[in-house]
Amino acid sequence: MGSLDSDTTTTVGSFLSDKSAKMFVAGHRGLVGSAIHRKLVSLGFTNLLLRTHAELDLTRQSAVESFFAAEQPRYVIVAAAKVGGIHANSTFPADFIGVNLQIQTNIIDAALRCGSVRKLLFLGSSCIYPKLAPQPIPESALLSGPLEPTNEWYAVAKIAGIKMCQAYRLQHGLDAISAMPTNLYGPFDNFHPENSHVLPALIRRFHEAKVSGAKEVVVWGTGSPLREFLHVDDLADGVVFLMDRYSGLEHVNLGSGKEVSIKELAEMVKEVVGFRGKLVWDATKPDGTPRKLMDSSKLAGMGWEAKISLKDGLVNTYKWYVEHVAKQQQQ
Ligand SMILES: NC(=O)C1=CN([C@@H]2O[C@H](COP(=O)(O)OP(=O)(O)OC[C@H]3O[C@@H](n4cnc5c(N)ncnc54)[C@H](OP(=O)(O)O)[C@@H]3O)[C@@H](O)[C@H]2O)C=CC1
Ligand SMILES: C[C@H]1O[C@H](OP(=O)(O)OP(=O)(O)OC[C@H]2O[C@@H](n3cnc4c(=O)[nH]c(N)nc43)[C@H](O)[C@@H]2O)[C@@H](O)[C@@H](O)C1=O
Repeated sequence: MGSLDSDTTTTVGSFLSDKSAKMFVAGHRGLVGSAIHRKLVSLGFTNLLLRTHAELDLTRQSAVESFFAAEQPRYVIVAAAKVGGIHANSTFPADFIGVNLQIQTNIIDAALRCGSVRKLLFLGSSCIYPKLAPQPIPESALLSGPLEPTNEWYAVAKIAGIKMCQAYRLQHGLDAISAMPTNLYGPFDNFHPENSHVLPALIRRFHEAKVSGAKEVVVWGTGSPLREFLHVDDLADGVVFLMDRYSGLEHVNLGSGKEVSIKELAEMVKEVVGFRGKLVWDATKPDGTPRKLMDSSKLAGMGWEAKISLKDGLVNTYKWYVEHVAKQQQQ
């Protein structure tokens, strides 16, 4: 039986020199998967294995098994999942637990069975930690207290993913690692008015209010919760870093180390978008967990840190939204 400290180092340092190896990036059209795809292409990886949801439904076990058996990938990054903000998590609990358990279980198990996978990275989320975890939240806070009720279904699925990677490493020697990103944002985010996360939701709401000349914008909750945001290009950089540098049983936090209140975030988005009206708080909407700052010192100790400031990331994401989402909606 291994311990959480018993890191193996068999594959460390070989990923970045293996650029022609076949690599499956599951969910490559999403926020995270598309950023990882861009990063891998920019680094010169030449043999990326990509399937849209329509081409391969990852909830279908036999389809996933056949795909892995036929394609024999050497590396796997699991960025496909059912994802959404606080409202979507509370409204669709069955999807958030069921779809996520199916996708991750099918992929991790097929990765073992096909026999070709040298390394797999599973993406969890900071919501795996207890609602009232110590701040900043260390990796060791996992399973130390009750979860935040608005996303417990999703969190339980993600915790199962971490445990499955650990179990497959311990029993079968599969080099499966887990990264726990903080709240992410950037190009190719989901800008749905209700089901998205706060940052893309506010970009859209402020932009539409600016264009329509509205006097006010409604923001959910009290504005007091604190959140840590990481630009998805930083996340992709961190994922590649872990694929190359880390091989261990314990999951690794991946954050920016900087937090803002939702009120501060709303003021920043308002300024970046150029909306001149006022903010109105809808306190009937849930705040969710009060604070969620991760302790990313384990990753920092390996030599990685985030580079993109929230201000720069917001400017970049708003520009992308205007060019790719708002313009399409006008046509
Ligand atoms: N966004 C965030 O703030 C955070 C995200 N994460 C994690 O990062 C990972 C990626 O999230 P993110 O990029 O934001 O999510 P997105 O919703 O942007 O992307 C998810 C991708 O998975 C695909 N997918 C979903 N279901 C299936 C399926 N059954 N078969 C095949 N493909 C499927 C989606 O395709 P389609 O749209 O066609 O269904 C989409 O391309 C997740 O594990 C998430 O938990 C962690 C922390 C924060
Ligand atoms: C990444 C993470 O994301 C989720 O957890 P969350 O951090 O609570 O995410 P959120 O972005 O939806 O909200 C953050 C805060 O912002 C407030 N808020 C204001 N106005 C809007 C608004 O318009 N939309 C949304 N969504 N939130 C708003 C909202 O009330 C809350 O206080 C989970 O899916 C979880 O599973 C997970 O992994």
